[in-house]
Amino acid sequence: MRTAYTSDQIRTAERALMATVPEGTLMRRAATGLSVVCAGLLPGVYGSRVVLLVGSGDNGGDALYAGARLARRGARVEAILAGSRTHAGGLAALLDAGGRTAGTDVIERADLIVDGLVGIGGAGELREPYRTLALAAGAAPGLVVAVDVPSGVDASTGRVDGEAVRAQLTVTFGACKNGLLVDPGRSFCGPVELVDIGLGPYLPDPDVASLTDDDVADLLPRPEAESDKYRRGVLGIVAGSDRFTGAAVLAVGGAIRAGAGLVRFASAETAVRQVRNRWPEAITTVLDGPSVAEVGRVQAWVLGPGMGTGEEAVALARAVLATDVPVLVDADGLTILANDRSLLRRSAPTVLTPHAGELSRLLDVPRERIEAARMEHVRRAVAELGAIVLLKGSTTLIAEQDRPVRVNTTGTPWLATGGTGDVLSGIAGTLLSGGLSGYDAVSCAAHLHGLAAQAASTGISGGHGPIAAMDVATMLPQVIRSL
Ligand SMILES: NC(=O)C1=CN([C@@H]2O[C@H](COP(=O)(O)OP(=O)(O)OC[C@H]3O[C@@H](n4cnc5c(N)ncnc54)[C@H](O)[C@@H]3O)[C@@H](O)[C@H]2O)[C@@H](O)CC1
Ligand SMILES: Nc1ncnc2c1ncn2[C@@H]1O[C@H](COP(=O)(O)OP(=O)(O)O)[C@@H](O)[C@H]1O
Ligand SMILES: [K+]
Repeated sequence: MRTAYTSDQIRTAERALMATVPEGTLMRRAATGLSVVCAGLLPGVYGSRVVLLVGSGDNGGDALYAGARLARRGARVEAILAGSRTHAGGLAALLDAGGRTAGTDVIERADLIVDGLVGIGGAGELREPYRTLALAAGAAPGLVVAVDVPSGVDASTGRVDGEAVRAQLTVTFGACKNGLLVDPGRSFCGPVELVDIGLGPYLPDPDVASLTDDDVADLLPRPEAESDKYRRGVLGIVAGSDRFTGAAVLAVGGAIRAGAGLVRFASAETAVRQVRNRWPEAITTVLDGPSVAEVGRVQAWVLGPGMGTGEEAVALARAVLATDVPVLVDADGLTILANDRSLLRRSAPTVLTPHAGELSRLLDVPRERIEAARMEHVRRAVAELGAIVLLKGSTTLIAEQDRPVRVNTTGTPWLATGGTGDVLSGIAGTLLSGGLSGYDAVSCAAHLHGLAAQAASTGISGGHGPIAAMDVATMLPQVIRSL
């Protein structure tokens, strides 16, 4: 499990650690680690041009001490002092090591730009002159390394108001910060290198976590010698309609390829015919009214993809939600819930898998605000809707009351294509029917879905290329085998 923390959590841990070591120790550790990473990025340290963007806080101090170490190894280090104050010890060390201060024109000629404008102390939009320096660093040809956090990214949430430094690498200290994992912040970081400063024993329970391949392998339900299809878990899927059949075929495909014991599919006749043609493994029922009693026993339901939002669909959704097993609601099912939140009052767990547009309707908040502040809104959704929520998109977040928000780290932007969400709902349904909690089921499903998409997108050449939603389902067995 990888973990991440808010700025406040990091500060509290730092204070506790600081009380046990001589003053200046942590910054020395941070700056040493930073300078080693920077040196590794340069073809040779001696003679290379390094520019430090130095803000008024300790983040600037880190940059200055690291710059001093590079200067001692022969780099030509120039510091742009952007703050109203400057870390005195750091500046003295730099000057002592042969570095100097300079004007903004040096950014253009730098081999390496070190962003020490703001770290976890940053709040709100970058003010001038930081904003202009952030833009200049992005436009310059040199490599940009962010110190602790790219300046302009909110370390606790990943929020970016206005401009932020676009780094090719972020060197973070002590522990990962939430904002390095969650978009839009994550997209400013490049790869993240963690420098150990001894914070580990002082860290609290994480605010954010992400599953690794090993975590998912441990959680996945697998058949045993005594297993049979019923004991492994039967998934019911209510999806598709006379008008929409593709979503149903994809959801059933995701479920079967993820290893369902049995899928019972129920829908209008046209959708049933399509599913039967494509997936003879599923047991199908043509529904002639808003009841799922005749479908048979299931351990969990997937409700919604392509089912429509008309009166009949609403009545059917009501029937599924009235059952006492976990229900995962996606797509049209979410629109139905947004129109009648009372449907969420049920005894068994409910799992919602909206994208930002669907969550916007559920919470009545504009989509852009959700995309700019995903953490805040996924938590709000859990609190207001009383469900487990997976928020899809460039960063997929999974939240449940009183648990760390999980960030999915697999996937590819090529997933942004029609139908991949339907496949995800099927995978998650299978894991839910196999006995995982809603939180684990959707976390593992997102992880597998992303790995399958990466595998489908990479193909023979190692580059990345387009995928169709069904390709994701097709790759699942190989991905599960490889875990
Ligand atoms: N506390 C510790 O023990 C350690 C801290 N370290 C470093 O210290 C950093 C935190 O230092 P600070 O607490 O001094 O905070 P920062 O250096 O991150 O930022 C604080 C300064 O930036 C200004 N500022 C905040 N938001 C701004 C904005 N939007 N536009 C312009 N200026 C803005 C503030 O007025 C303040 O002067 C960490 O990110 C890390 O780099 C490391 O040296 C490791 C040890
Ligand atoms: N930019 C992106 N990067 C990575 N994954 C993405 C991106 N955009 C969308 N996705 C993923 O693609 C899937 C799309 O699902 P969804 O929006 O429900 O589409 P559909 O309704 O067509 O199935 C989700 O798993 C989502 O997380
Ligand atoms: K920074």
